Amino acid sequence: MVDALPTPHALRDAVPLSDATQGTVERARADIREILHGADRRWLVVVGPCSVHDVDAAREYAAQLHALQQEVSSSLLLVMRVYVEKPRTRLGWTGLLHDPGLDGSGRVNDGLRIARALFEEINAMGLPVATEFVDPVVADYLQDLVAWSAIGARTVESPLHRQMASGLACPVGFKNSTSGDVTAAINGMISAGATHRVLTIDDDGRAAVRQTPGNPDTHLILRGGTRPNADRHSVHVASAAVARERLVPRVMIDCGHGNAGPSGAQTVVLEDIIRRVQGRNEDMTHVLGIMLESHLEEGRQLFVPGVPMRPGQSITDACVSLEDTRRLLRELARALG
Ligand SMILES: O=C[C@H](O)[C@H](O)COP(=O)(O)O
Ligand SMILES: C=C(OP(=O)(O)O)C(=O)O
Repeated sequence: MVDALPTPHALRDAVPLSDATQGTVERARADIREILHGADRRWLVVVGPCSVHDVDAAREYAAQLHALQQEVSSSLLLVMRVYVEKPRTRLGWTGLLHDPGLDGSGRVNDGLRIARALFEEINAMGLPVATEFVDPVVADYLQDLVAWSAIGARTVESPLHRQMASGLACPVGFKNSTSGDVTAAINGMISAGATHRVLTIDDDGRAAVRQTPGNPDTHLILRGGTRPNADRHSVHVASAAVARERLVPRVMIDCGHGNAGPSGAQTVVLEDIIRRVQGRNEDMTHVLGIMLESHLEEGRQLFVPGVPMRPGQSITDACVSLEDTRRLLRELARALG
């Protein structure tokens, strides 16, 4: 079975970039670059659901996060995780873009349009959007709406993803691999910094070759692996490794994934980081921000295709509740001063 997709041009015509959104995206990209390169001392906080499965709940979450942004903006730059594609370890739901009906019917045409409209709406509120491009083709449809993007632990060694990152106009975080090794991410950042000739599609959907400019705005994300790597020693080792390569010498700590452990204790990881900031620990000078998986409700629910899911609770990884997110981010902002 082969279904035609709209061209990137046609999708942008159907869901255009508003002036408000363009302003949000450009400001946020510029602010993030300043954070990466040390001109802005705030921390970058990439926070939001592990995955979006309900658009109304994502809108509600965005409105609440936007309100919080006003309070903490002198210490933190909040960028909302609006993850519409999920890379799976084996099998599982691969995200709203691939399956907006949550029933396995796989209406990707609808998913692309829904994702683009949601990205536009959240940006138009004044809240920038972060996402992981799992399929490089998706970037051709959505990247004008994205302030920050991740290359995940499962794709960090992929040449295609590194080449995609070299052509993205936004800053990109590279995660350490699922084993915990940071070498693939560092190699990925070096590769993304160079120009490549990439096979892709053009705005009219034709197969094309694009020469990428190279992306100087990349950074490392510590997400743990076979053991956590949010501790002082790991931060020191990782930041020294990126500095040796003359890459952005500070790192982001992901409070989830391999750092949260099987019980999903992101709050424990973040509380420890807050204590280290309060204690003026030297390792915290090598940190540029955090990632937190957070949703309206705490935890996760088991996804069963075709069965109605609760709107505000994750159907992928366990999330911190919005209430705890507010409390923790306020504490972090106070600690950073
Ligand atoms: O962030 C989400 C998940 O950790 C990632 O998609 C892998 O999920 P899985 O191991 O449940 O497939
Ligand atoms: C899939 C994710 O993370 P990782 O690549 O670290 O597993 C994620 O952040 O959604």
